[in-house]
Amino acid sequence: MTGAPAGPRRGAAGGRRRTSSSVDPARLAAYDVLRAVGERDAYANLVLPGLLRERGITGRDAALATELAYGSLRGTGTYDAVVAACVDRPLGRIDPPVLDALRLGAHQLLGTRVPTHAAVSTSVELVRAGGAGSAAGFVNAVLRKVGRRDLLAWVDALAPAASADPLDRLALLHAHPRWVVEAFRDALGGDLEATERALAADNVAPHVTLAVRPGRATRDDLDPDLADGRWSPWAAVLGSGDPGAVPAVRSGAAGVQDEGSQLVALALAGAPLDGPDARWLDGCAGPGGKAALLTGLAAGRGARVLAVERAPHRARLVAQTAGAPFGDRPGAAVVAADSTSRPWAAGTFDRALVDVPCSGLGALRRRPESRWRRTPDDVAGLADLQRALLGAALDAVRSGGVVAYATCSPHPAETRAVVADVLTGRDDVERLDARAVLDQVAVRPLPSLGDGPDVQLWPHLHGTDAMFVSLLRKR
Ligand SMILES: C[S@@+](CC[C@H](N)C(=O)[O-])C[C@H]1O[C@@H](n2cnc3c(N)ncnc32)[C@H](O)[C@@H]1O
Repeated sequence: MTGAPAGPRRGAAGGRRRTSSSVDPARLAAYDVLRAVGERDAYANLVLPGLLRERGITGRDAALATELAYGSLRGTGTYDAVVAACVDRPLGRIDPPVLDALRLGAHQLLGTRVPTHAAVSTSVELVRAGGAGSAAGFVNAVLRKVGRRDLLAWVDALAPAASADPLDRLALLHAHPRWVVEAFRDALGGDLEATERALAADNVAPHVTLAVRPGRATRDDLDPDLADGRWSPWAAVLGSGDPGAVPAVRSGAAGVQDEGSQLVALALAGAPLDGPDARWLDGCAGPGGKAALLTGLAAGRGARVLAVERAPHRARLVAQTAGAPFGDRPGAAVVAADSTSRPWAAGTFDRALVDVPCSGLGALRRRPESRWRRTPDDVAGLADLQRALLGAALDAVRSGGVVAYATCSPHPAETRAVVADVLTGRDDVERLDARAVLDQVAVRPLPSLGDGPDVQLWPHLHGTDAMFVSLLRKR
C-alpha cells in the first residue's frame, strides 16, 4: 500500500503554483476541467469549450481533452474505488489536485488505450506542473498499481461475481452510484440485462441534435447533408459539430434539442382532443426548448401558447426562444410566475405541458459529473413540487383538455409515482395511451415502449435522453 503525499506548495493567491511543464495541452486542459469541477462545482460541458477556445486547442487534441475530461468525470466513483484499493488511507486525506491527477491517470489506464508509461508519466508531470511536485512519487506508485489490472479485473477484485450483489458490480463496472442503478432497475421492471445496457449507454456521448422550429424554418433550411432524426420530423443530427456555426441556430429558427424532448412536445400537440384547440400552456417553460416547438406547432393551428417560468432569468430565455412573432402572428406570451399559484383562471387551457424540475437522471450522458453530484435527497426534495405542478396543470385545462406530465428522469419516484399520487386524489382525470400518440406523431414507430399507458424513453432503446411522458385527459 502507498502512503498519501504531503500537501503541495501554494502560490501567493492561495492557489497552486503552475510551473512550466512538458505536459501536453490536451491533458492539461482535461486536468483543469477536473479541477474546475472539483473546486468550484463547475459544469464540465460549460468549462471545456471555452478552455479549448482560449488555448487554441483543436482537432485531435480537442477530442483527446474531451475524452479524458468527460471519461474521468463519468468514471469518478469507479476510479476512486480502484485508487482507494491502492492507498493506505481514506481518499479524503489525499490532496484534491493530486486525487484529480490520479483519476485522470486511472481513466487513461482503465478506460482508454493510452499506454501505461504515458498515462503514468503524464500524470506525474501534471502534479509537478500544478506545484504538487512532492506528490510525484506517490502518483507514480499508485498509478503503477492501478495499471496492473484492467477494469474488468478490478471489478472482479472489488466486487467478485460470486459474492457481490449484482447491482454493486453494475455500479462499479458502469460507473454509476448504486442508488441510480437501483432506480434504473426499478424503472426497467427489474430487468438486469436492460439495466446494464441503460447504464452503458450513459457512458457514450450523444450526438448533438437540432430541432427546426415550425413556422420559423423548415427542414430544408438546414444543411441537406445533416442526417434526419430517427423519430421527430423536426429533428436533424448535427453529430459533433458546433451548433453555434449553424445559421438557423444563430437566427433562432432552430435550436439544440434532444429528440426525446421533441417527442414530449409533439405528444402534447398530437394528443386527440375534442372541441376548441386554441389555448396552450407550458407551465415549466425555461429555458424554452419545448415552448419554442410548441409555439410553432400551435401557431400552425391558430392556437397560442402561454409560457410560464418561475425564474425570471429563465423566463427571459423563453421569451428569446419562443416569444418572437411569426410574421403578423404573435409568438408565445411569456410570464415569470409560479405555476403552482395558478396565475390563470381554472379550466382556461385546451392543452398543458408540465416538464417539471427533476433530478435529470435521464440526461447523465450529457453531464459527465452530474451522476456523482445528485443524491436520493434531490429526488425526495422535488416530489411535492412535482405533484403540485401536475395538480395545477390539471386544474388549468378545461373539461376534455389534455395535460402532458414530463420529466427528464426515469426515476419511478419522479415519474409514475407522481402521476399515481396525483390521480389518487381526483376522479376527474383519465389516462391516455401515450404510446399510441407517439406512434402518430413520430416519423416511424418507436420500439420497446412497454405496457403503457405512459412512455419511458431510454438512450439504450431509442437513442434519446430518458424522458418520461404521461398524457392525461380531464373528464
Ligand atoms: C425541466 S425544466 C423545463 C425545461 C423546459 N420545458 C424546456 O424544454 O426548455 C423545469 C423548469 O421549471 C421551472 N420551475 C420550477 N418550479 C416552477 C414553478 N413553481 N412554476 C413555474 N416554473 C417552475 C424551473 O425554473 C425550470 O426552468
